[in-house]
Amino acid sequence: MNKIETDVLIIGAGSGGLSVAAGASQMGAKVVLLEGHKMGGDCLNFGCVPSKALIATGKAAYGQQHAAQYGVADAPGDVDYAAAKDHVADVIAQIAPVDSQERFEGFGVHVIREYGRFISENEVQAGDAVIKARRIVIATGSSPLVPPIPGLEDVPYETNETLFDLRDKPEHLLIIGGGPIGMEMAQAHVRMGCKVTVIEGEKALGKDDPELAEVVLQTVRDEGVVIEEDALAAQVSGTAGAIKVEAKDGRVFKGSHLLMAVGRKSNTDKLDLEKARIKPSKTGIKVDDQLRTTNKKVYAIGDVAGGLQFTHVAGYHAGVIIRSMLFGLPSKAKTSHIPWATYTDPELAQVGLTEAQAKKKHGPALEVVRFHYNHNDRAIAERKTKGLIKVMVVKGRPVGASIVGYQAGELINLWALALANRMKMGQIAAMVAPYPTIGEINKRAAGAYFGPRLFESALVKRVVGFVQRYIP
Ligand SMILES: Cc1cc2nc3c(=O)[nH]c(=O)nc-3n(C[C@H](O)[C@H](O)[C@H](O)COP(=O)(O)OP(=O)(O)OC[C@H]3O[C@@H](n4cnc5c(N)ncnc54)[C@H](O)[C@@H]3O)c2cc1C
Ligand SMILES: NC(=O)c1ccc[n+]([C@@H]2O[C@H](COP(=O)([O-])OP(=O)(O)OC[C@H]3O[C@@H](n4cnc5c(N)ncnc54)[C@H](O)[C@@H]3O)[C@@H](O)[C@H]2O)c1
Repeated sequence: MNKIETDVLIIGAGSGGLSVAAGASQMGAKVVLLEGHKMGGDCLNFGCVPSKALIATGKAAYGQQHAAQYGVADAPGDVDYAAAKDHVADVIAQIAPVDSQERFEGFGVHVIREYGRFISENEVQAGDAVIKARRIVIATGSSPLVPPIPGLEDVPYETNETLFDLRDKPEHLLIIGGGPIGMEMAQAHVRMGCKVTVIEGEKALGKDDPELAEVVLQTVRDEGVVIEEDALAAQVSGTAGAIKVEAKDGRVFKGSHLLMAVGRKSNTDKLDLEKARIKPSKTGIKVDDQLRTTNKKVYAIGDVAGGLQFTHVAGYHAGVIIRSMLFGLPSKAKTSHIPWATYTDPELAQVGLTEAQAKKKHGPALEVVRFHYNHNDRAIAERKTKGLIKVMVVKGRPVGASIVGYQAGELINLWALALANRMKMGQIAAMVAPYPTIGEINKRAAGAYFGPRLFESALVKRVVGFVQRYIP
């Protein structure tokens, strides 16, 4: 038995664990990092990176097929599915060194490639090592949720952990779940020449503003994806190449392949949490607002904490706990300023309150300003005029922003900054944006807030009239 003592032990080398390891080790703490599977976790290997690479393939194919609008001949945009997967693997390989064992060992981190499990309140066993730590961080992420739908256990299906390795192009991909994974993969696959049917139990992209989500759903439908809503998958049958999904209301869908995209399950099974007096929650591990578990020397961050499940949230959590673990300073995790984006085309992005949430919270104090992409000159030049921004404003400050359209995921950054710093609409309006940029949409949204105050105000008109008449 190899006994190790350390300041910080991190379980899981994904987005959250690696951020803590990099920060803590470079600030002088002794750090041990455990990883049972692949360095980089879900985001690099089975999540953000491969999905965005595959979306890029779909975009390239779509671009060829829709080039004539720019005066360039259309082309078939035929996709070699296996070659697209080579592209995905190459993108992962290019980013992998940043998350590699070698890089972290270079920071002085002791990396152990084993799964860890608690054996006491401050000790974890990993292979033949027992690590005793002053503070422990659980950053074990999540896995695809596979619900007990009758028949599913006898049918071959893909998840985000297998899809990016599939090399034979699905003729007809059935996707159960119309959340971000389902919709991003649906559009990527229809653009790569597959037939696609999305089988969604409630409302597709149901966590976003429905008016804006509808712009995405209509576009994806126009591209050929069949999206069936209120279609809770209740029975699955068939064999490889011939799969049948039956919805609760009797609708039947047939396809060659099946992708399960119905949400996530926190990775706690291997941890023996009870040995460390750590309580689970409904969605993961129970944490307080400082991300401490019921054992105050143990933190849980990222997907396993069961809140918003995004890479940037795991990174943000890392910053929050580094402050408290290394410097003993109070540090709380908030969610009101966390943005997210779904990388369909058009993209869909959100930060803070949606219109419905803001109405509920602020009632008549809420003002909603809107600006449409078709008034933005750069969007017109690029032929990307579909979309709009809505900004929810209370007493001159934005409390939420929702954007659907070209580069919405980039545009939301400014509103994430505004919400994180409680900025006023006047500060956004004061920004000079270069012309012609898509980013001008943000400034125009702020302009839409001040427009009526300036152009429809009797007082402003009186003041201007007075100055023109009486001041030389
Ligand atoms: C298809 C898909 C697309 C996505 N796209 C985006 C996106 O575009 N943008 C975005 O922000 N987010 C996206 N996400 C979400 C993002 O991947 C996760 O939120 C993020 O990876 C969570 O980071 P984490 O550190 O909590 O967990 P992970 O990155 O999953 O890391 C957890 C690590 O812990 C290891 N582990 C588990 N148990 C143990 C144990 N007992 N001992 C040792 N090691 C263990 C695992 O092997 C894993 O490597 C996507 C997810 C999916 C599935
Ligand atoms: N762009 C991004 O940032 C991005 C992309 C992909 C994934 N992610 C992360 O991964 C998480 C998981 O994504 P997801 O799309 O798997 O989950 P999700 O929970 O967001 O969506 C799952 C969908 O499946 C539906 N569903 C559940 N059971 C069903 C059934 N039996 N039949 C039919 N439909 C059913 C739900 O109603 C829901 O709409 C996201 O919440 C997000 O945090 C982020």
